[in-house]
Amino acid sequence: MTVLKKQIKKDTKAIIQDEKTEDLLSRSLQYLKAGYPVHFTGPSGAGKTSLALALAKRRKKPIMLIHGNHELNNKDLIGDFTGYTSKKVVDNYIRSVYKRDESVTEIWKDGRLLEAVKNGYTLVYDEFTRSQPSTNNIFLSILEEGILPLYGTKMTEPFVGVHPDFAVIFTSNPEEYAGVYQTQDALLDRLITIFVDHKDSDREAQVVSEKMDIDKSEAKAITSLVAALRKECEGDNGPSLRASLMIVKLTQEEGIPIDGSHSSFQRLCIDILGHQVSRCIDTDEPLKAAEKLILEACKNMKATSGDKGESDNEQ
Ligand SMILES: Nc1ncnc2c1ncn2[C@@H]1O[C@H](COP(=O)(O)OP(=O)(O)OP(=O)(O)O)[C@@H](O)[C@H]1O
Repeated sequence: MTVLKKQIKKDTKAIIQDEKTEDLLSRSLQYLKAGYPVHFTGPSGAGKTSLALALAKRRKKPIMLIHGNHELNNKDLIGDFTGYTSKKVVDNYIRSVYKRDESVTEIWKDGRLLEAVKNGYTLVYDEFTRSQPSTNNIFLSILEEGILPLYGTKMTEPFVGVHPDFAVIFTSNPEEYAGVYQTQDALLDRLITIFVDHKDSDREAQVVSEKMDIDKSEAKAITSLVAALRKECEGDNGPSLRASLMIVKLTQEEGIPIDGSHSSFQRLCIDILGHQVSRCIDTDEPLKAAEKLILEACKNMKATSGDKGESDNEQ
């Protein structure tokens, strides 16, 4: 007898939706339906891009993704002439007559914004405050007048009308982050800005457990450890859910037990979290202080996850 095993393939990029995420997504979808752009802002790793993509997917329209960058310019957004095609016709049918007809045409390629605007796509503009505010000015005309001006393009028509299905979802990090430009008030004024903060360790544990296929209590032990270190940080630039996912992935790949008293687990946590924690605490020797905090958090974790397996703590 042949036994067919059903293989369940996990979509590791899919968003894990708890009640709060579901609520946020359905509210945001309503705002988009009403014609307002949605802007998710918050600390790094809080899940803004994942949310933006999940929201875009719900609109069931093609998605165009643009990443903010200080070098992004109007040619990237609107389009540019990318080269030439030339056509030459030589007519020498009658030997004494030589006719030559030559024409050269420039080739135009639509930029990503123009393509999205013309065809009614959902545009996800990730980290838009990393682009220069002057580049982002173009969104003022799109959002206010419903047109995309084609300035600086040698095109004969001055603008393109925005397709009624077009919608934009922006994401950004707060202004105090490095490499981020201050956004013009006029643009912010036209967006519905929702602050997306780190989830609490229970919600993070749910994401880690479902995404990485591990026991909820083990996931909770790791997200609590990361959340405890995040609390030690000044501002909101501490380690995020991303760090918890990294720790779990490496414990799985390297066969390291999820055990705060195990030296290889402690080493892994120091490698993954050390630098980030050292950057956000204010002491004379930040690296040493960060290491100490991580080891303490690992020890406290023992109580959370239960001490399974042998300890080979060298401390
Ligand atoms: N609800 C969720 N379900 C599944 N994975 C999630 C969820 N929230 C966050 N993640 C995961 O956490 C990590 C960080 O998320 P994401 O990249 O969306 O954060 P971000 O806020 O956009 O970060 P940054 O500001 O650094 O770009 C990613 O690996 C993402 O897959």
